Amino acid sequence: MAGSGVFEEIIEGDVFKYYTDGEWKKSASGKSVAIINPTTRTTQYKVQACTQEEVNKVMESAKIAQKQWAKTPLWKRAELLHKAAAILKEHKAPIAECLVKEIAKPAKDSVTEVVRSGDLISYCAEEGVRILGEGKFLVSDSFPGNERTKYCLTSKIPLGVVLAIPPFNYPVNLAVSKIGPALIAGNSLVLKPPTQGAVACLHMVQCFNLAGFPKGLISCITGKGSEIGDFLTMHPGVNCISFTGGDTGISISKKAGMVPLQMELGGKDACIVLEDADLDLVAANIIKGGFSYSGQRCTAVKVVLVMESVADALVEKVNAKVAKLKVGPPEEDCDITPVVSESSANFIEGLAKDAKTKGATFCQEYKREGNLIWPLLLDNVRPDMRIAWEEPFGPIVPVIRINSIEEGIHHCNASNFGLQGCVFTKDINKAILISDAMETGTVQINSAPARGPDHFPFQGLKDSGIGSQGITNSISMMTKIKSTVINLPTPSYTMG
Ligand SMILES: NC(=O)C1=CN([C@@H]2O[C@H](COP(=O)(O)OP(=O)(O)OC[C@H]3O[C@@H](n4cnc5c(N)ncnc54)[C@H](OP(=O)(O)O)[C@@H]3O)[C@@H](O)[C@H]2O)C=CC1
Ligand SMILES: O=C(O)[C@H](O)COP(=O)(O)O
Repeated sequence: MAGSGVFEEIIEGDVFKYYTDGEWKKSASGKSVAIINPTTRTTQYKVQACTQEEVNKVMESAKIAQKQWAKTPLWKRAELLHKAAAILKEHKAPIAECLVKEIAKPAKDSVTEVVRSGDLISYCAEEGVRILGEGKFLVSDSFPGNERTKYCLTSKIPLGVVLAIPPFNYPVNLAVSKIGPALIAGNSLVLKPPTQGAVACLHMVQCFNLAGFPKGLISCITGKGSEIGDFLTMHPGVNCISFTGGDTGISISKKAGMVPLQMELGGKDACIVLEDADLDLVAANIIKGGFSYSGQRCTAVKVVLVMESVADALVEKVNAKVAKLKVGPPEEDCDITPVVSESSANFIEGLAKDAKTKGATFCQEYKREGNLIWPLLLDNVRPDMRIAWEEPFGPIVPVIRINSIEEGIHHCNASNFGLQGCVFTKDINKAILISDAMETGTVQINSAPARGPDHFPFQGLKDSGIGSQGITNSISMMTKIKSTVINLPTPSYTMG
């Protein structure tokens, strides 16, 4: 159960503590932030509202701890990460329980998120040992005008203190996708979890604590992003920011100082369906891609662009599958569960109403109870409707009928987002041409968009992000190149 057993020390009374200097503490603010259960719409948990003073102290400790950590042998860092991964997986049940209660993630998917996160941490340890154990050796005579008098040795060094800010929808997985790479590369890490999902994150941090990482190396500061976010992201002690979330990321990138940024932001992933596509496969992928976790995935299918000649048949197949989706509470492992907050549900409803007014075809009756919105396929959506462009982050999938491939590509590229997209066709040559033409970080051929497996590169173009994630890319992003040049008095050439 959450907050019990090995997690007992992370809570006092009914408020979860924050983590700093290897200890669980209460904030001097004396204030807490409520976490609302999306299903019951009542307070489920409370976390500390940390102060600026406490942020300052965390940054100081992180800086000191990092200096020692950078001198810890790579194999030892990897060993500790493997240990944390094992502890996390061992305690998957209470952590998954938090995900169910805080973000209404279906029970089975919640367990999957925790297990996937443990695997991600272990993979970081293994990949780090491989890529950080290697450097480069360059010689000067390959550049015009130079003799072989300079030997250059390069290696990857840590950046310092990494600030990690994940979003609510994968709070554990998107936190460890930053923590794992940062730590294996020799950085310290300050985590600011999303408010909805904070308690799952605190449990995950306790797993790192139990693994025995040095004091101050990992900290977890809780509080509302709108209250402490700016102070954290503009803090002079931060040497790198890894953020996943919505438009907040755009404003952070404007305010942050001269530090490397990794930004994984929103998306409007298009699904282009050609006339020769296997429509059963497409329908299955629209269901999985558009409705899993009630559409609250950055990689969800957020607009279907289907050739008019096959549109009726596709819509019929998707509707048949929508009818089978189980709607209800996450505890019962329903397919469609309440969306994260009332304001999110209101936003989704606004998009549906706008589409209704402008003449979209509602394939199902619009239905909402509290934060629970029934799955909805909107046919005959046109570009003047908000749903054609905006990210609902809810269980609503718009269908736009197109008359040419070019029309589909044009709609996809006219978006200010460019995260992922997908194309369905049996003609691989056409698929490649379309993939090349789509202005998105990734294109999936004959499958719905997805971030995983977690070692794949993952990046967004335009407003969808800066830089690339995925384990290898994140490790590289959280390091700098350092060179040492050996200058010889006379040229020297290695003989066999
Ligand atoms: N491209 C990708 O990889 C992914 C993108 N997303 C995107 O995330 C969005 C949904 O997630 P959501 O959590 O609502 O996103 P938000 O942008 O609202 O929040 C993300 C994180 O930022 C924090 N935050 C809020 N304000 C500030 C601030 N001023 N400074 C620093 N941090 C702040 C939040 O904390 P708090 O909760 O306390 O407000 C939270 O931890 C969608 O747009 C989705 O597409 C989601 C997953 C993956
Ligand atoms: O926020 C998201 O949507 C996740 O990063 C998606 O991960 P997945 O596509 O591998 O489920």
